[in-house]
Amino acid sequence: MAQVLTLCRSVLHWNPLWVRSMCSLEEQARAIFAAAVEGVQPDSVVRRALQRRGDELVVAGHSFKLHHNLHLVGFGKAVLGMAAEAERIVGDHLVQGIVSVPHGIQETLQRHRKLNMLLDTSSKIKVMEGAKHNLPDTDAQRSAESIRELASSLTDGDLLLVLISGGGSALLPAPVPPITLQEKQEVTRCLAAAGATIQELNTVRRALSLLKGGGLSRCAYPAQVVGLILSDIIGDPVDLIASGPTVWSETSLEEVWAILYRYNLYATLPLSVQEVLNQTGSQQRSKLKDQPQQDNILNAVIGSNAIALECASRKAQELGLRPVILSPGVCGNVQAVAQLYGLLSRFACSPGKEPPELRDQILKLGQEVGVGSSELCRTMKHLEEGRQESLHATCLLAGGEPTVQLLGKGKGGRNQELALRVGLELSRAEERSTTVFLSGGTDGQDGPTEAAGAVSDRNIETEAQSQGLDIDVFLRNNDSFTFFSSLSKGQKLLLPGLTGTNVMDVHLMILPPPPSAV
Ligand SMILES: Nc1ncnc2c1ncn2[C@@H]1O[C@H](COP(=O)(O)OP(=O)(O)OP(=O)(O)O)[C@@H](O)[C@H]1O
Ligand SMILES: O=C(O)[C@H](O)CO
Repeated sequence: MAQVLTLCRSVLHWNPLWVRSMCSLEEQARAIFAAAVEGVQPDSVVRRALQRRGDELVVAGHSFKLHHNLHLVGFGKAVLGMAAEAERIVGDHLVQGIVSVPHGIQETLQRHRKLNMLLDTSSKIKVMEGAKHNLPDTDAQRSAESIRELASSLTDGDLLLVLISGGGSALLPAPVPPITLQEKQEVTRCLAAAGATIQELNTVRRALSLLKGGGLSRCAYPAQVVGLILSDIIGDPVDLIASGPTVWSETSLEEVWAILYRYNLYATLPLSVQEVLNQTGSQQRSKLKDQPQQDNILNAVIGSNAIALECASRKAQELGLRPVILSPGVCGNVQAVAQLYGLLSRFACSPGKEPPELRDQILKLGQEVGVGSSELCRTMKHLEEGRQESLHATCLLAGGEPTVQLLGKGKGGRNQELALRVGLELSRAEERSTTVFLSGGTDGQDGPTEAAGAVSDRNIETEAQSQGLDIDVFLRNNDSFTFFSSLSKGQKLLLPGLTGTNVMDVHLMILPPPPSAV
């Protein structure tokens, strides 16, 4: 596969049409996914965000004077690579740094030979590992305490660079006393198990933490704070990504209580949590209101799903496809998302005019999965134009984070389940399309599996049947990884390994023109 792609790349310069005929649609889909991930690698996003002009650092159009006054902290799954690149750019002015990163990440990155994501042996940045299984633990609490001490020691004229990525909430636990780590962990665990969204979860986390909800930048005051954020939440809400430690947010206690009521946690809430919410919380908030809030803070989203989709789009164009970005905000049930992609493929593959009811069905389903009518109308227009094209296939790109309702006990992930469901939609459609679909997690890990996702097309059902695999049985048991591992010896699995970044999932569908147009 790698050899085929290298060959494709080497001939790309002089004959894209020839390349298209040499690379299968599946190979193109895999290459486009790889480009999406490459575009949001921690080092490349930091390189794009930090410009160095002599002793000046420019971030998002703002300029900061460097005079050996730079301090760095970070927390999240991707911040080790971000820190390594930041140190390469501004290391000569760096005084000290601490990053809180997942347990075992250094060893894993070493094993995967991702050396550019590791710090130099002479680094001024201390790496602290913790939060096993993405849960806050005493190691992560120690890291949070060290980060708090560093931030609190800063003075006017200092500059604090804060690197933030997904997983940051668990890596920066600092419960407001008298809440203990165990109590806070339990509240978070119960909320997550009851199906609370990440927005709800982090709204509660912010109210129970000394550092979240702008707490870290308050500790650093009066130093200048610059937050560089790699987003893993739909819509890139800076106050919620890693629970917004650099984003002043006035927590609404009513909202927090409403969430706790909604998930029936009110009755079992530890006394300490009630105390913080009832008294300490409001006292703290009125005290903090007196402090200058935002003048010394700059937050910039430097990597996101939308950026990954743009990189994918450029790659698709390079490969001679017609890219169209549907949306970076696909959410909702994976079943509805699969139906939407099935309908969009039907739309693209209808020779001549599409069936009259199809547009309405697409618009209705779009609402269920977070895709607006204007995004869908724009996409359908593009697909309609694609129907007249005889040479170029269309590449539809989308991203986000759909959900799976876990009813079975199998092994799988939302990307593999989505790929399987879309394959089934294509298999069972009347139109005999040659559409290829791919879904992958940009972090390289889909649920608790070794795969990032999978690729599918309309042949999946007949192939499965010929190999004695019943797709419906696997789906009922949420067993998509076992299915794809068994199907054709795992050839349809997407196995990039740990990527070191995370901007949610990327979906892509390559739609060749309908037969009548060719
Ligand atoms: N057997 C399964 N089949 C389908 N989906 C599953 C299965 N087991 C877990 N999942 C889904 O996998 C997701 C958790 O996986 P993962 O660790 O990749 O989450 P994530 O949201 O990407 O985490 P992060 O944002 O920290 O990277 C959940 O949405 C869960 O419903
Ligand atoms: O750390 C977190 O809170 C999640 O990854 C969302 O950003």
